[in-house]
Amino acid sequence: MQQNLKNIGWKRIVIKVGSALIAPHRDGCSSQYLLSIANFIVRCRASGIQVVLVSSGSVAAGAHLFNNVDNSSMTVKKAMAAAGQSEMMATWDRLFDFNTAQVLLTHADLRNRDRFESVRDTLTALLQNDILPIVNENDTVTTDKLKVGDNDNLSAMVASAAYADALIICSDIDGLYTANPHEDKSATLIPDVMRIDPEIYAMAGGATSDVGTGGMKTKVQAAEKAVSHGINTYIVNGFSEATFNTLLQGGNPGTLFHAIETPMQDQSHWMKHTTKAQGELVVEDTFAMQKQSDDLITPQDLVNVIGDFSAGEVVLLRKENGDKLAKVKSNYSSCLLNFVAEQDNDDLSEKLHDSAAPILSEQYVSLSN
Ligand SMILES: Nc1ncnc2c1ncn2[C@@H]1O[C@H](COP(=O)(O)OP(=O)(O)O)[C@@H](O)[C@H]1O
Ligand SMILES: N[C@@H](CCC(=O)OP(=O)(O)O)C(=O)O
Repeated sequence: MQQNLKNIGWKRIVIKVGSALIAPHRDGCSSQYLLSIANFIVRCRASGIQVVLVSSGSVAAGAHLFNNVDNSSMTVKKAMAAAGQSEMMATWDRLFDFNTAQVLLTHADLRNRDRFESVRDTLTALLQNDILPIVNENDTVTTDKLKVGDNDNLSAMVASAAYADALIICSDIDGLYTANPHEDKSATLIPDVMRIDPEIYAMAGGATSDVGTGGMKTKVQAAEKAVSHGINTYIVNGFSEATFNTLLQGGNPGTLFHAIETPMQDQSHWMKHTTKAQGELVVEDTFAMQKQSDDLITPQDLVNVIGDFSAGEVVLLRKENGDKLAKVKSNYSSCLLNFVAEQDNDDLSEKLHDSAAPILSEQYVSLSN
């Protein structure tokens, strides 16, 4: 049956496929579950819907090549990822008769605005030329400081970079349940989530399989990122062909997190949901942010500087009592700001203002209500 998929209202979608679907037995890649996903992608593209694929599975795919090794070692995992990535790409390639492109990213590529926009441009150019981008984290080169860490959050960052209309997270389970059904047999599926609040997070546990990373918790985090960019987000069971038939008919086969009605502006969204604060600027509990002023804070406001960061990096502005005020780009390094915070000199404020840029750039996103 041929449907007009344009009726679904999607122009561009991101599909994220979990490791359990690619290398279910940690014994190399299997196309067993990928066929129906590939068929879905083919049908979307044939209807004029642009698709970006975020594929996990490099570690799980490469694992069988390593014997008698410590599977928990990060170095071994990075080597598995390097070996498994080419097998994973080759497996997807066999399922398509159009071109694919490998896009490997780390968080460092996304938390810098110029690089984020460069990723956006590359994805757009690939899609305009009918090439299917296949994105994964570049596990082989990441460190704790550089990585996103899970492909759920990565797929949401990619979906916002791509200005997608929908994010479809294909997992090994039907969607978000009231509790992990592997641990609580009375758990029930939640079909619709209109608002992601602490109650939703409390239901979402970690991964319980050998191959998954993050479990439902990182999927809810991803959904929160995506819906605030105006992207409807589905968590669906990728093992079942019926899932994709339902999606093609405009239905919801799992859990649908509904996009918020008034999405955040793109730059503020990026600052809140894609950047990571590289340090903290601490101000007194009585501090009130002058949002309309050129100087969000003055040297006298600064009580403490935490962490090492360079000029131009994003930091968290917070009160001594822990209340978060804003995520904001610092015009100065932590080294210089530590010096500023230690000074007991009112003149410094004026000097800094007259001779250089304010401490914080005008690029910020408020975190206070
Ligand atoms: N509330 C919940 N509802 C559904 N699954 C949950 C829940 N809490 C934890 N999980 C776990 O999350 C797993 C899916 O995440 P994960 O293993 O990371 O898969 P993937 O490889 O698809 O990312 C489920 O198999 C289940 O064990
Ligand atoms: N980047 C890793 C996947 C990380 C990840 O989030 O895995 P999963 O929970 O299966 O989506 C890999 O390719 O093995």
